[in-house]
Amino acid sequence: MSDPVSIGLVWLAHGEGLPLPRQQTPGAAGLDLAAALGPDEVVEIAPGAVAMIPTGLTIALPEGYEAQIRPRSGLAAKHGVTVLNSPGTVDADYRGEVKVLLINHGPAPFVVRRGERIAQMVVAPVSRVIFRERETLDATERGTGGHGSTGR
Ligand SMILES: O=c1ccn([C@H]2C[C@H](O)[C@@H](COP(=O)(O)OP(=O)(O)OP(=O)(O)O)O2)c(=O)[nH]1
Ligand SMILES: [Mg+2]
Repeated sequence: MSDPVSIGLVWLAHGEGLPLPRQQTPGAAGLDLAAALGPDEVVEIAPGAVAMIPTGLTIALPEGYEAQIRPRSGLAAKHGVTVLNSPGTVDADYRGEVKVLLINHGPAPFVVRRGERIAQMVVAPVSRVIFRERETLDATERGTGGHGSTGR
């Protein structure tokens, strides 16, 4: 297995005491993120509503990496709760708090309390990109076909 990507992390005060995010099994891609709400704080997300949930985490990704904030399938399957902007993008130069934007597509209010694992983070390499304008593009078999052009 390749060497782990080492990421600096500083807890904000309201995150202290929460478990360090980690890949729970040797093959896991995601690191679960827990809600850094106050000990007695309850966030109720009504059906159709959105809530920005703090994680108490600030991180410094190495240059050339991003972190994606993705839904947990269990929350989606059981409660219809997912990440609105999935996959959220945490830039390598971002030093603010990592936050999770949840939306409740389910029929019942969804309650979040401190420590609940609400999403997962996947760290991935990023390509540096420069667009070069030109007169024409090289020809391909597909050409301009898309949006279902290979069906039927
Ligand atoms: O789910 C998310 C998505 C983003 N961010 C943070 C990290 C990211 O680096 C920053 C900006 O995110 P993004 O580029 O998606 O938002 P924007 O609306 O384009 O804001 P900005 O103009 O600050 O880039 O917000 C989160 O904490 N959680
Ligand atoms: Mg942006």
